[in-house]
Amino acid sequence: MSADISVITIDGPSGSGKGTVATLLARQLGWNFLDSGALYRILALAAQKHGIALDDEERLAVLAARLDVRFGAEGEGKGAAILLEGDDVSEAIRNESVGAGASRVAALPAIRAALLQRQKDFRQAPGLVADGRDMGTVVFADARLKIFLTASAEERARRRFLQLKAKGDDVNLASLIDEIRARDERDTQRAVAPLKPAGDAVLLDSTALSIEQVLASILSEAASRGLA
Ligand SMILES: Nc1ncnc2c1ncn2[C@@H]1O[C@H](COP(=O)(O)OP(=O)(O)O)[C@@H](O)[C@H]1O
Ligand SMILES: Nc1ccn([C@H]2C[C@H](O)[C@@H](COP(=O)(O)OP(=O)(O)O)O2)c(=O)n1
Repeated sequence: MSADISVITIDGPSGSGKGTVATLLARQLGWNFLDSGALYRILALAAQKHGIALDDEERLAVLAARLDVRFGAEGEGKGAAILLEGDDVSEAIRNESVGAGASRVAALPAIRAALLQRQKDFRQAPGLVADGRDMGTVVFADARLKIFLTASAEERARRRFLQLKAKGDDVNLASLIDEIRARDERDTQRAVAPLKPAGDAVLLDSTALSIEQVLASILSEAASRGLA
């Protein structure tokens, strides 16, 4: 039964390092990985492609239910390729405007409902590491270990700035801070599955920690629960 398969959830705001540490943790444990934010990002991109407005809940829900998305195998030193209707959108979904669109569609209850089972299906042996906003509160509320990863808004924007600049994007630190704050506000204030720590989550502030320190701290929590 899938409920017997252990899950570790990592929730938190944009730029706190969830995706990076969840990928490393899954690799280290040999477990599966769910990047739930990618699903909302892909939906925002698909809506753009099909000319659907980001507040048209009815049409977006149909699109979400039929979304043709596949996660390929991890490449050498790269994350898994993400295919939307057969096209590789791994890079295209990572810009800030798609992130903002994802945050808008994610606020719509019908969209969250349409994507729920797709996320639960990632729970496969030997285990799952899932990152997002509501992994520990809603989707995998029975997870064995729940981490809520934060960092100051300035540090998160600085990390995003460096990440996007390295990719060759034309970015501005001041506007990234504004965008991160706007996304925090929308993600924490929405009515359905808002970003918040689960009651039994371990809170981890990564502002002054390296990726290695964050990973070590999560591995030690996992070990104390017999998961690593
Ligand atoms: N503890 C950390 N210290 C410094 N940079 C970090 C840390 N954690 C993540 N990063 C970097 O910050 C950027 C955003 O991390 P990411 O994992 O995409 O965050 P999230 O998934 O929470 O939005 C990446 O370039 C990543 O390498
Ligand atoms: N489980 C999730 C994951 C993401 N979302 C929404 C809210 C987020 O602002 C967007 C994009 O999420 P994503 O994790 O890809 O964004 P960051 O990498 O943290 O910037 O999707 C969500 O509502 N629930």
